[in-house]
Amino acid sequence: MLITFWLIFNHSYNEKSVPVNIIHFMLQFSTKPHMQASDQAYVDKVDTPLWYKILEELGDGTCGSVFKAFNIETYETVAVKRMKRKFYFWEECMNLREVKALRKLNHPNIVKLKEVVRENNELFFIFEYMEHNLYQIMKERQRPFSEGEIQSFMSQMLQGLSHMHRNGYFHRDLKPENLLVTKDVLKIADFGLAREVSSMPPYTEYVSTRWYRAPEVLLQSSSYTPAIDMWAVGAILAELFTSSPIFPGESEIDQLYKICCVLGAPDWTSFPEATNISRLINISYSEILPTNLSDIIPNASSEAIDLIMQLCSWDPLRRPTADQALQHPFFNVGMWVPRPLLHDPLELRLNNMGTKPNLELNLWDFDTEPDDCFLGLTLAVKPSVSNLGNIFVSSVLRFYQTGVLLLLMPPKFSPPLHK
Ligand SMILES: Nc1ncnc2c1ncn2[C@@H]1O[C@H](COP(=O)(O)OP(=O)(O)OP(=O)(O)O)[C@@H](O)[C@H]1O
Repeated sequence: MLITFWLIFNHSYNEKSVPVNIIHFMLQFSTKPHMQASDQAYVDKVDTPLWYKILEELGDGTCGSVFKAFNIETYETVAVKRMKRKFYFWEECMNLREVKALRKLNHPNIVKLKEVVRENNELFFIFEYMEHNLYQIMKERQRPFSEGEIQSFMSQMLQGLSHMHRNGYFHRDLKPENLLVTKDVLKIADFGLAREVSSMPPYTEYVSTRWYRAPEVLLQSSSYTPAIDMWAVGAILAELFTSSPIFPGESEIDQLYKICCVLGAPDWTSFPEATNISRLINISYSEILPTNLSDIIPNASSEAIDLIMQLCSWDPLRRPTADQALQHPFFNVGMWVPRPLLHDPLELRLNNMGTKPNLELNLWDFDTEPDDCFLGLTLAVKPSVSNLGNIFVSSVLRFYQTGVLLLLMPPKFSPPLHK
């Protein structure tokens, strides 16, 4: 069942690379719903050695580095994700959330995992290659997306998400970098934090990149739902119009504050658990009034504004599901002549360059499950405070300047380690 597989892994991208002998398994997505490492029936033998040539680094994330590569036999271009932690047993690999989720999820708007390879205790995922991610596209564009382009991206994202939720998974880390695009086709990627809906709470606090993190996660609710993905969809929809994040919090508490500045003070009865959270005790949101979203996003139709408002509801139960969102009148808007943006999008982009939040891992964020991709990481990944000072020039963010938030933070609460 094992085959010999060659990966030319050239760290410096020169021509003197030495082939590395790799053991690999071909995943069979369509035939059986559940593949077990011990179940040999799900593992295919391939007699011809395969060769991959690594071309360039595409991204360096928390869990792994991603490289563009091509199969020198078939000339197929692929993306190879090399995981940062070591994997000493094949069973560990098969239990990874990313593998478990992607094996089940076969959909045109979800990136395809082609193979999983383990060699010298290193783990490689071979994905179909996608040319861009949405963050790069927004950063490089000279003008905002048209409403038609945004409808297309949104519709594809929601179809992928609907498939995922129907199959019992939620993503938990939706953000523009995890939405990959080739020739107007959008696919959802990075299932490292994906979670089975049926899995039992309590879930860990650490979920998703801060700017796209739902309030119930920020408020440390112990049982959240696929609605956290719908919040992220709302934040991404707003960002597609402005090319600038709508809730660019500098810390968790600032994240809540920025959400309050747009949505107004929350109805705390939606989050009874929040009243018990020590770090909210000294914060008064009562004077924060909601902002008219059309003022922040003048180039969006009223239907788009309505959909953003619904998706970014404080109360998770009020957010539409992916299927419901697909039925929203936003997708029937024809030619929409937008009001001009208050600021030049190029200016917004320049002011936001390099301000993407790092993934924020705290010691107490580590899950109890051994398959968490970040188990092997240490405190070294704790991010520095991002340079968000400049961001306030944008039309989105000027609303945050009138702070009524009392940042009388108690000393940081340090819960015990899970492990
Ligand atoms: N299939 C692919 N094709 C092209 N580029 C990809 C592909 N998969 C990932 N990338 C690029 O690599 C980057 C990092 O990938 P990924 O998000 O899977 O890694 P990660 O370690 O889980 O990252 P994160 O820290 O965001 O969780 C992506 O933002 C994307 O730009």
